[in-house]
Amino acid sequence: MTSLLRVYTSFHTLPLQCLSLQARALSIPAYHESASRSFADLGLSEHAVTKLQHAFPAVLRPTATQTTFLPALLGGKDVLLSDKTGSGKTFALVLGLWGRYIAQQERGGKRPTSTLILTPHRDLALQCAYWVYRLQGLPSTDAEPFVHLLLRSASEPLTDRSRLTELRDSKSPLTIGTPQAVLEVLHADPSALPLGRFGTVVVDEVDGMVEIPPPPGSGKSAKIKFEKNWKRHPTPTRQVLDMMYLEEDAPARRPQLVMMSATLSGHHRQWLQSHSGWFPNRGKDVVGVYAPDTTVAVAAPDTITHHAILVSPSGQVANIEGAIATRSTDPGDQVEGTAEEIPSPQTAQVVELENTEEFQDTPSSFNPSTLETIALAFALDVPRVALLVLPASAAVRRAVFDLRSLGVNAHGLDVLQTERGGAYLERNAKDRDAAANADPILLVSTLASTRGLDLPEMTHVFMLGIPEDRSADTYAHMAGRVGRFGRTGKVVSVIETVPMGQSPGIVPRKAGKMEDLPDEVEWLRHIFGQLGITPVVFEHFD
Ligand SMILES: Nc1ncnc2c1ncn2[C@@H]1O[C@H](COP(=O)(O)OP(=O)(O)OP(=O)(O)O)[C@@H](O)[C@H]1O
Repeated sequence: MTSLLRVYTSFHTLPLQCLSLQARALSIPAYHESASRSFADLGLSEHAVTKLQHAFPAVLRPTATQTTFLPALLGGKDVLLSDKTGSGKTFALVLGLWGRYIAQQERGGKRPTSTLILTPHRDLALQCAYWVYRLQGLPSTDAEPFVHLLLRSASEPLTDRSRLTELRDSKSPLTIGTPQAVLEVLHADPSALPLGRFGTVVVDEVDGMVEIPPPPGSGKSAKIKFEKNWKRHPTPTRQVLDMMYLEEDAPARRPQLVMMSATLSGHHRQWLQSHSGWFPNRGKDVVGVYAPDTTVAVAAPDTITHHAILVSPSGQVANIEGAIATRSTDPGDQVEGTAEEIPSPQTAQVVELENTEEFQDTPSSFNPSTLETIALAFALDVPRVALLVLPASAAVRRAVFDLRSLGVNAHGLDVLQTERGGAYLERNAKDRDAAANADPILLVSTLASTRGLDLPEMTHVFMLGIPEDRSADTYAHMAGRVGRFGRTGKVVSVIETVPMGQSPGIVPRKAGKMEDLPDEVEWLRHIFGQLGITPVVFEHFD
């Protein structure tokens, strides 16, 4: 199955399209079945493979993506990587960079290549760091020399002299941070983060990080709007990449560039590769590792069941019409094997409980029936950990407060803090019994801070409403927080319906004109249709 994912240059797109058709016709889960090569075959040293097996006993063979991505990464090639959620892209990145470091150390002499990873949010940066800690088999504090985290924090601004000095003196081969944090440092003191230090730059979840022009055939107004925004509001990632690759004082030695995402459209890839200017030679030498059909396969592994619960204005709760009554597997059943001796991550900050007292006397913007429905579904169905994804504009802390008032052990997601998700980055055999007896936890977040996140203990994703951009890709990405690598999971959309005949809302269209929003239930059906999903009855509300 390796052939379904192709290493190719921009000249070889045709065979890939054929292969993509072939994959769909056969309904083959392309990402799981490469598996004839070992990690050692892909360039990891014997020592690195031994450490990998100790830290991640369940990671036995590379996925198809990893089979093509790892040699390209280790060979210093520029890479554009797009494969479905949970195909092991980010893990391969961390493994490859760490493996390269080990190999360079084993060879001795030369200073190891430094890498800068830009992640969309700090929780993903912490997840990458945590994987390194496990690979190294050391507590996080001892591993500090390998990873330098560049994250903003209210208590200790990045621009504090001590933090800038620490960064300037850092010998860590891996710097992971958000583009905002990197930019803040570069503006405050460019000497603290000399860009020439880096031999590799990685942008994870790149389609959410770099704005691109509208596709050919888009209307004139879309183009004008884009151009205005492009000039006025360059995204932090674009600014960093321009400094790194395009500006006059960009480093003389061009760093390897790796960009990856689960949801990279053809147009996005084309623009990044050939028009962004960040790749030399109009991207002709870029190694493209693309899955045959990202969207359709992403959300539909048969280990996940999809549910939609409708909450009426009068507070009545029902399953979406047409949901089938298949009995789903118990999400608590599957346990991924991991090493017994891996130490827990040590969090860098003192755990603070969210202070939500201030909401005591203020009315909530959340519909109480909806939150009660989520609280009930959570109480009845979640064994340990669930995620609630709210619309971007929703107040996470308020939702936490309201859910706690309903008796839910809710916390705003923040994996820097043990009690707010940090403990769930790992699945430590030693802690498993304790976790099984602990009060189940509901981590509350928005889409922006859950992209790419992988919490192995998590079995349920609750989504309040449909994705704001109404896209199947976004739904698939959120759903992909569970059901990874054969684990089971449930995705439960909770939709507030509107009274018959009433529009669910209006949005401004052109000057003075308003446009009815289509019904959210209809949209969800549409998304299910696009992804090939048949919703299943959420049995507690049958
Ligand atoms: N070869 C492998 N075998 C078994 N498990 C693996 C393998 N590679 C990665 N994993 C596990 O799969 C999970 C998902 O990996 P990862 O987050 O890298 O996927 P991803 O493709 O980056 O997903 P997303 O697009 O959602 O960010 C992780 O828990 C990781 O430990």
